[in-house]
Amino acid sequence: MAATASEAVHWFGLPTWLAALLAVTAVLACGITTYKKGWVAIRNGNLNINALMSIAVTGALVLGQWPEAAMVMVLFTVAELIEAKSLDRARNAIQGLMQLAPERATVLQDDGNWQEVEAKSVALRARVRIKPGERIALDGTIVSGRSAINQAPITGESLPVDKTEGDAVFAGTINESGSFEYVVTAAADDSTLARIIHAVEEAQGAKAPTQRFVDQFARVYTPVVFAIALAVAILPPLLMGGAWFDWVYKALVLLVIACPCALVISTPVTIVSGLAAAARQGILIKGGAYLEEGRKLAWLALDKTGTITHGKPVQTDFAALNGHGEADVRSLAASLASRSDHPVSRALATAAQQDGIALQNVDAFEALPGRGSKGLIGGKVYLLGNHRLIHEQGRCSEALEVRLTSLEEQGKTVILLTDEESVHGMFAVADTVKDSSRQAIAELHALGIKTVMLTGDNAHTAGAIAAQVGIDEAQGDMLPEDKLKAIEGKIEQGGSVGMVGDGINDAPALARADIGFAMGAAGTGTAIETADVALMDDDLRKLPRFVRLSRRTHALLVQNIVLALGIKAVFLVLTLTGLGTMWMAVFADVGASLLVVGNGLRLLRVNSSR
Ligand SMILES: Nc1ncnc2c1ncn2[C@@H]1O[C@H](COP(=O)(O)OP(=O)(O)OP(=O)(O)O)[C@@H](O)[C@H]1O
Ligand SMILES: [Zn+2]
Repeated sequence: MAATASEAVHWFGLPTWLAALLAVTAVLACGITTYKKGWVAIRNGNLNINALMSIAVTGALVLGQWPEAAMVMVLFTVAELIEAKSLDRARNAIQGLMQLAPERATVLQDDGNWQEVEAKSVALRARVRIKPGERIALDGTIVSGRSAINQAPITGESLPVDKTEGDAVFAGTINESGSFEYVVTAAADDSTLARIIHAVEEAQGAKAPTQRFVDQFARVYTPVVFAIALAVAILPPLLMGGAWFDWVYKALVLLVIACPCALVISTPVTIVSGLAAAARQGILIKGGAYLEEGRKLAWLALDKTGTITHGKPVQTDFAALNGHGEADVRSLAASLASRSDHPVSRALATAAQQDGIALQNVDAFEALPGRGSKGLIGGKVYLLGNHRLIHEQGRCSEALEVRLTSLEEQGKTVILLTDEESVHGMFAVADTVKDSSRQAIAELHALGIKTVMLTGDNAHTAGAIAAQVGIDEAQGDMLPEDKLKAIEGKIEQGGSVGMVGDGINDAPALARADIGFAMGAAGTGTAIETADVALMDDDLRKLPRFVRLSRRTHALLVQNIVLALGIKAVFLVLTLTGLGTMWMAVFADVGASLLVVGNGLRLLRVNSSR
């Protein structure tokens, strides 16, 4: 207000003292914090934006450029406000998710009544009832009823998922049609949704490489421009007899131009928007660095079981060998298998259960990673495991090898039961490929990213599954350390390498890769914490989406940097040729800031599924 008035007074030729008074009022009214910050910066020998502006405005006042001084300070303050607001807006895009979880839940009380209470006060193991159309307030496991649930707030996938007893439900998701009851498994502030938000907020706080570069650049650039401005103010009048007023004024305009506002704000706004946009699509990126890295991916390594396939194999073939009885072999194998969580073992155990096969007691059970398992049954040692295990035990034969190969070439996984004398039988299980995997691989290839499958399963099966989904390369028979070596090999070839996995046996490889992706993170809390990028469900199409988002983010970053520096360059030329005024310079600065901020926020509107 006072600044505009000062301008008007000047315009109408009213007394200068009035313009001066109004200008000083305006400068003090909005510029006091800028002056404070500027003073602290100068005292620390550090020329930041605030210091530049303080000097420029003071200079203008000293030169008697009252209205200009006032306008510069006012517009600068407005620009700062806009920047703070826009960054908040990008940050809040993720906070909005939290409001998706209702604040109240209908909980079963000790007296057998249902009562609506604060979600925050609900204890673990409490029983909650959900009506059709209601939003779920807390994480839990369904104990009765069934329904279709829209999990878009967590996974970014709005197609409803059918859930029934034993299935996990997440706070913030929407119950569509049925009603059910569930027991609470996490407190309100520890829900999957809360953890996602927390992770995104942490990621937003960490600086991405471009941001660090911009900060460094600004640190060098600002003093350099200051030195130039000083030279412009002093040298021409001293050496060439120029008018002091003109040159000092030019120098002040230069200082305003030097203000790297737009440049400094453009990067965080863009990155923060990108992170929020990803989170809304069920892709949790643990830092701007990974968002920037994604576009460089040259190779993507994928684990087979549970990543490319559904991870729920079923038993397809069985044969007793070496004269052992079928019923005996199945009972022994199922007894070992039912002790393990490995998908292959589970397939055997399930088939045995369906056929009503009795289990026997197993002692000294032991998992043999990458091989199978072992235990004592009736005082005898039995081993249940893959070809590698049988080979290492020296119990393989050529005839057996032929049978194994023929099953494996159909994409089946074979495990064998053996004791210390002979192989008792063989079992084949088959897993199915996810439709989304095939599509995801095709999209990745279209983006120029090569794919390799790394699996603990044998090479024939690996090859067969890889062919089904169109993966470029398949490597089988891998132990965890082999997966790690394979990743290192790809890294040596140059280019960025990503790894997608689910299991513990992938952890070293995931950690070594430039970007470690975890799948189905909604179900396993640790994946959210440990992965570089957590995909909230197990749809591999999130991978090409992530890459596209990363490329868009990068394009916007470059656009913004060029824009911010370009506008400055234009005004630099204008000033040096005597056409630029302080007015223009500060408008250019505010304008450029608005442009880059608007450009960065565009990411929030991106739907990169296309
Ligand atoms: N507990 C087990 N029960 C049965 N078979 C097993 C067990 N552990 C390992 N195997 C056998 O060893 C192979 C390698 O196991 P590993 O756990 O390393 O890989 P995976 O989980 O099958 O595959 P991926 O590496 O694709 O996730 C399996 O394919 C299976 O044949
Ligand atoms: Zn063999």
